[in-house]
Amino acid sequence: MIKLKTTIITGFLGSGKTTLLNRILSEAEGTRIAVIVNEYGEVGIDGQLVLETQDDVVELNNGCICCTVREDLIAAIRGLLDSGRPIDRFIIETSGLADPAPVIQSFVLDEWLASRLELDAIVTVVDANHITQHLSQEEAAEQISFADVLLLNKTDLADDAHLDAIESDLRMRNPLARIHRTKSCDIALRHVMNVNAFDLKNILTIDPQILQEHDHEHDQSIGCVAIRAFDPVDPQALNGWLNRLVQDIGTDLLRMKGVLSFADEARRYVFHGVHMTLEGRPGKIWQPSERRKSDIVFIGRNLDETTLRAGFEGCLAERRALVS
Ligand SMILES: Nc1nc2c(ncn2[C@@H]2O[C@H](COP(=O)(O)OP(=O)(O)OP(=O)(O)O)[C@@H](O)[C@H]2O)c(=O)[nH]1
Repeated sequence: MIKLKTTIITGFLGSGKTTLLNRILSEAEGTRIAVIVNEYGEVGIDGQLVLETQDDVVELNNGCICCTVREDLIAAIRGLLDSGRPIDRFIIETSGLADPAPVIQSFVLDEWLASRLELDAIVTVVDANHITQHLSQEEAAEQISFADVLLLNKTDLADDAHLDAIESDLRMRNPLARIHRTKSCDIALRHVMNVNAFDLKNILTIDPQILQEHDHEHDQSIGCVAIRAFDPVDPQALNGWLNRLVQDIGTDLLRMKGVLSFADEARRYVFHGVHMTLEGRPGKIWQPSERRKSDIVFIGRNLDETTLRAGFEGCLAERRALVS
């Protein structure tokens, strides 16, 4: 049986994994790619941000792919293969807090999986602007150690001297990976697809225990708050609130993202926050058959859910109208 190649895209929160995935999907014409997106948080935002060109996108939102959803991952792959739709290869985007080791383990130890899929490469996206902060998290360091390909991304946000310093550090942490510098993950497909770079021998050199089951622990102070609303959001109120939030708790706020419904707007509004950086743009058009909704997710340390919910509620257009 021919095994389908699988690329694992990993990298810390907000480094550019979905940006890379969308680039691959838009450029890999003629290749039927099944995508599995794992997100840390119960509201699937990444699934909404993946390009619509794909038929087969499965979201795993119940936890981190390295812990609770490992069985779900295998079930998702089974489901896709059993669907009867033609599939040429797989791409798995892990959550930004995933340790890739247990996922690699599944590919080696699960007989059914190993007989059908083979790992092509682990591609790790590194945020040049924030990697120094991220490296205090064990997961970020592991993601770099296990990479076959490292994309040193967001080169527009760091100067050459800083990029050189980061690259030397990456090289020390992972002497074997190929390193490419990118802006918005602008990389030729041949560097990230069909590179045949995964080699268990290398992985065992990095972590001789990798094939043994071991509990994986996350930093318990990092949590996730996901909020959904069906009332439209007031853009000005949202803008003010997000900017205040970044000022107040920016250092603890690792990531925020949202797909929002603004009153009287034909398109969704997509926004991303990575630490103190905020960015927004129009997204896909709302279809008449769709129920408009807004999803927003915060990932960070010691988040206060009640305050975040109250803050977001204050940005809903109708509630503001009632209050004022
Ligand atoms: N300035 C700059 N921004 C970038 C670059 N690459 C990606 N971004 C932005 O960084 C933010 C996060 O990008 P994503 O692709 O969603 O990152 P991610 O790793 O999928 O995020 P999570 O899945 O939440 O961990 C978005 O606002 C992107 O537009 C880059 O090279 N330069």
